[in-house]
This record gives sequence, structure tokens and C-alpha cells, in this order.
Amino acid sequence: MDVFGIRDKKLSPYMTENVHEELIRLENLVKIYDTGAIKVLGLKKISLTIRRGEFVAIMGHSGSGKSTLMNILGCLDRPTMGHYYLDGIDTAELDPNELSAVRNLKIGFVFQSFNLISRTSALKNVELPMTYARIPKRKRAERAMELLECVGLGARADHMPNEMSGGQRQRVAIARALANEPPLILADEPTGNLDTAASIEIMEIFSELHKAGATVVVVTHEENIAAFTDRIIRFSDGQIISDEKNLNPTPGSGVIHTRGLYGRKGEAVC
Ligand SMILES: Nc1ncnc2c1ncn2[C@@H]1O[C@H](COP(=O)(O)OP(=O)(O)OP(=O)(O)O)[C@@H](O)[C@H]1O
Repeated sequence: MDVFGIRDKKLSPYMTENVHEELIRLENLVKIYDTGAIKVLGLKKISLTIRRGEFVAIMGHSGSGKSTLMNILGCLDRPTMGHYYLDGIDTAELDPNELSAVRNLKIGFVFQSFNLISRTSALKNVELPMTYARIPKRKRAERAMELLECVGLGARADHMPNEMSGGQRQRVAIARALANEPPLILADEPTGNLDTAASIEIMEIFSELHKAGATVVVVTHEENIAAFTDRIIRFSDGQIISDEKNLNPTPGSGVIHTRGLYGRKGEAVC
């Protein structure tokens, strides 16, 4: 199987072939944690489809299975049973190298704790995924600068993470997540370490990215954060207990300049 050229090591970040309407398809997904003495069911036969361009919140109490799901969606862990198709690819068929290549090209991660590299400038942090994708140095720097400008941090490109506020760090992390134009943005409690104003700012960026065509999946505990999304999926005890459209999402401010930020190849609507 040729996973969109990964076997050929053609790791172009701007690949848009294999565009599948269903970006995520989970079929009877089961995750069992085998701790030796006992087996814990993390996910119980989850079936779910997320279409390209959706903006989705995953909610649920502690222990409901959100992190387990995010780890599988992010190709960081494998299901015990069932299938996870990402952009039409059955991730179960990939070897570890292919899986990490898929991760780098198809998924942009945003974490609660930002996960920026300290003592490394904002610009270099954003460049990093492009280094793994073998983008030439000049192009990397250009694109990283463009992304930082889009999230309003052009003037901070040389700053280190510890010279920035939490909200600014998370904006750098979002710029980094977008570096390879991944079709999927996975954000795990992205506002968990932020105050209300910064949280709103971050959700407005996601909202604008969604309008620009990105598929964004956000795990959150907070109703006002989930309110920005178009679809809220609630988990309890490893199962989906509700999956509802949010007909009146909190709007983005529109001040974030996403034109050219995402989907320059026409995959997304800018
Ligand atoms: N590594 C592990 N080993 C054993 N059991 C685990 C492991 N990780 C998760 N679990 C169990 O799987 C279930 C789902 O846990 P998960 O971490 O996915 O929940 P969560 O909704 O993300 O919780 P939180 O909001 O607290 O992060 C829980 O019963 C948990 O105890």
C-alpha cells in the first residue's frame, strides 16, 4: 500500500490528493487497557464519523474516555478492536514509521500545556514540523513567519516561550499545528491553562480556522468553550451518550486574519 507517497518518502506538506469527505471514521472502536490484574474498558464500541470541515467538541466527565479517544484519533495509540480510518486510510494497516508520517502530515496538535520547546524562538517552534516534513529552510522560515503574523504574533517571532503570556504561547502552538496544513486539528483542553479572555481569543482562532475550511476537534470540560463549535459529542463511561448539532455557535470575532493561513491549495474555503 502506498500511503499517499509516504513509502516513496515524498513528504510534501501540500498534498491534497485522497481528499475524503469523511475525514474521520470510527467503526466499533474498542480500547481495553490491560493492567495485568484487571482489564479496563476505555472505549466501548464507538462508531463515529466526522466530515471534512466540521468543528466538533468532545465533552465528558473525568474518566469518560476523552483522552483515550484523542490518543487514538491522534495516532498516538491504537484501538484494541475496530477500525479508525483517517482520510480514508485504515490506520491499523500502518507500521510505526508510516503512522508517525501520517501524524505529521495529517494532524496538527494543540495541547493544554502548549508543549512548546523552551529556549527556542516562536519562529523556530513553528518551523519544527516543517523540518520533519523536509521543507527547504527558506520556505520553512517564510511560512512560519506568515503563520505567526496570521495569529497576530509577527512582532514576537524572536521571543522565547517564557517571554510570552499563556494566550500568546497557545497562539504559537496553533501556528505550529498549522505548519504542514494538516486537514485535522486536534486540540486537547486547549484553554485549560488560560484565563477567560485568552480562552475566548483561542476559540475565536479555531472558529476562524473552521470557517476557512479546517476540521477542528476540541476536547473540553467547559460548556462555554464547546459553545463555539457546531457539534457537541458527549461521552460517559467509554460510550457516546449524545451527539448534537449546535445550531447557534458563538461566533468568532472575525479579527483573526486567516486568509492564506489554511488550505491555500483550495482544499479549504478562504
Ligand atoms: N493507561 C491506562 N491504564 C489503565 N486504565 C486507563 C489508562 N488510561 C485510561 N484508563 C482508564 O480508561 C478510562 C477512560 O480514561 P480517559 O483518560 O480516556 O478519560 P478522560 O475522559 O480523558 O478523563 P480526564 O478528563 O480525567 O482526562 C478510565 O476508566 C481510565 O481509568
